[in-house]
Amino acid sequence: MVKKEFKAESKRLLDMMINSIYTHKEIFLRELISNSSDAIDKIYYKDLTDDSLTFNKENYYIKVTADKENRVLKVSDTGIGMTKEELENNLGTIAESGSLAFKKENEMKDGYDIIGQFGVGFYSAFMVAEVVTVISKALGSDQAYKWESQGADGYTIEECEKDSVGTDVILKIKENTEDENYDEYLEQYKLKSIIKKYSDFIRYPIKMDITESRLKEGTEDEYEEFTEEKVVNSMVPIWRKNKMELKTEDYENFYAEKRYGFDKPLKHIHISADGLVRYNAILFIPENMPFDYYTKEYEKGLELYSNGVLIMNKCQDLLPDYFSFVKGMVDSEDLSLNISREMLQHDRQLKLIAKNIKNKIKKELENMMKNERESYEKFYQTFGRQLKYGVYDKFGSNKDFLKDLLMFYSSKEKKMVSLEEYVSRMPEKQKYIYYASGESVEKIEKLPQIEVVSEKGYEILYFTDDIDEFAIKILMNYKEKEFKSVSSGDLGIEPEENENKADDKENENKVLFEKMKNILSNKVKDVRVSKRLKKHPVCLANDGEISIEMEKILKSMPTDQNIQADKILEINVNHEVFKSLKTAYEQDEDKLSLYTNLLYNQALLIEGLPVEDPVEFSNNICKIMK
Ligand SMILES: Nc1ncnc2c1ncn2[C@@H]1O[C@H](COP(=O)(O)OP(=O)(O)OP(=O)(O)O)[C@@H](O)[C@H]1O
Repeated sequence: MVKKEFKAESKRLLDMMINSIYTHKEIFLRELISNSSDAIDKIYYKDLTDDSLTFNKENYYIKVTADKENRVLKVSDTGIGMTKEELENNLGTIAESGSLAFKKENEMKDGYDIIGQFGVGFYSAFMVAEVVTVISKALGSDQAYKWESQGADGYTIEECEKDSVGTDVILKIKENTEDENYDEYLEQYKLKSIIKKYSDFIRYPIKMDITESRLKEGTEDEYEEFTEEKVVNSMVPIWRKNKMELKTEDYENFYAEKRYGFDKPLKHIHISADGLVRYNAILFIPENMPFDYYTKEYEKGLELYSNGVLIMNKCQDLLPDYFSFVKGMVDSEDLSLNISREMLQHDRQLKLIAKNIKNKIKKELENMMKNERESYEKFYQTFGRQLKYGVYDKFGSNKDFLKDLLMFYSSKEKKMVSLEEYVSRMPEKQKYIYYASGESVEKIEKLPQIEVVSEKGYEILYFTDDIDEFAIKILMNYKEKEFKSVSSGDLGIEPEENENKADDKENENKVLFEKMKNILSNKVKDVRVSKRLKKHPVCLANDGEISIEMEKILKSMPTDQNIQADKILEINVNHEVFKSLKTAYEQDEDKLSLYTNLLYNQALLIEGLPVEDPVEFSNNICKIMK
């Protein structure tokens, strides 16, 4: 028998293939099974155009058999088979795809299911096998042929016996090495799991002889092993099924089977797009936060299938960061794959799919907010932070897309409300969307700063998340209404007639306030008469972009750049304490200094800021108690 050599360039290619194209050796099985599925598809296609054939689905399958003892793994199919010429052309020349040629010859429309296109997948078998033997009998031929190769060396072809039409690909599995455990490619559980992972949705049954143990009949504790031929793939992917026939339970089972999470999904989204881009997708919004969600380890992404074959476990490009909690899969026939099918070429289609998916998720969330409020609130409690982060991230470039999904706790409704809801019930006189920041709803409710806005009857949004105020600063306004902190210097509230005396009081006490400002040196930008305080003697307000709450957050970060809010000490001139302050100013400078410091530290404490010198503060309290 004459040994034929692979063509020169093929030799190099084969070497490259075996050593570098694929990152996971286990994909050889995906490639062989895909070839078998293509071979059956070809018969199916011929049957559509040739009346002499009848395609009976029962007769078409793929079988994977492992013989541990002899280290042989066999992938057999009842597909179209190969003639001697085809064996030579398709397996003797790397990068020659019989499947691509078949598609062209038969003018098969784009989108038909055949998987192969590059003419390289078959050679991935050499990653795990020392010898690859292919026994094939082509449809309409009486003679079978055996092709055999040990890799870069070349291959032989000879006549052989085979009863039925189809192909057996027989791999002599390599011996284990220090780095690689090849034995596992002969283990039932491993083979089954590789098939499930990559080829679960191949349309034809993939059979295996499965050995299990069972209780021996007539005994209570004796077990026996038995072997049964079983179909190990699911075949029809749920995403190709008609939505009308599927129940919530089916989606929940799929979610659990795919191990997207251990919880139940809060919501599923089933997309069958058939427009500019063709794809099917099943997406899930999990009920619970994945345990590693806010860690570096968490990887966003969707599973990506091409024609039912898994290409990528986590395709990150399909999800924006602000929807990184979404789980699920996408299957499309229109992707440009690279040769290893592990990566995509820079793909316009993929970008279109990603855009489409992003819009669908948003729409679903909006619907949920409107029609299933309880579910949305649950979702928002878990993942709302991510949406707010999305508003803030990338210099606010996604803020308009996300703003309608935001919710905050309302002082009036005592529950979460959307910005749309807030604005729609704003009284005509109200100019701003008011908010108050603090650690918790309870703490905010006690803030003296909220008094005047509340008394005016205006609703206040409570910001209890670190990110809230940062996000809102980027958003700037909603429906042309600006956001305003209840701590900001100018609240934009018209004073009542009898309150119009603040300016007079300011002038009256100008020298006192100037003195207090000097006592506090650089700690405050100004001391003023408060227009907002009712019951409390003092509070801090701020001027400028950085609020006191933001200062606190920035201070707690490792990259603290000592960014400070411009603080203003506001004094309630109608409070009893103010009288004492005035008397001290007139009679005793030391006392004025003592009172000023005490009031300033009180204001800090109310804001949740630490007093600057606790020892001095407690000494000062002792002084007034004496
Ligand atoms: N089981 C099989 N039955 C019939 N023909 C086969 C079988 N396996 C491989 N072939 C033929 O060999 C060719 C080369 O296979 P190979 O897996 O290398 O490439 P491909 O499937 O065409 O493309 P890709 O690299 O994208 O998988 C196929 O196009 C097909 O014509």
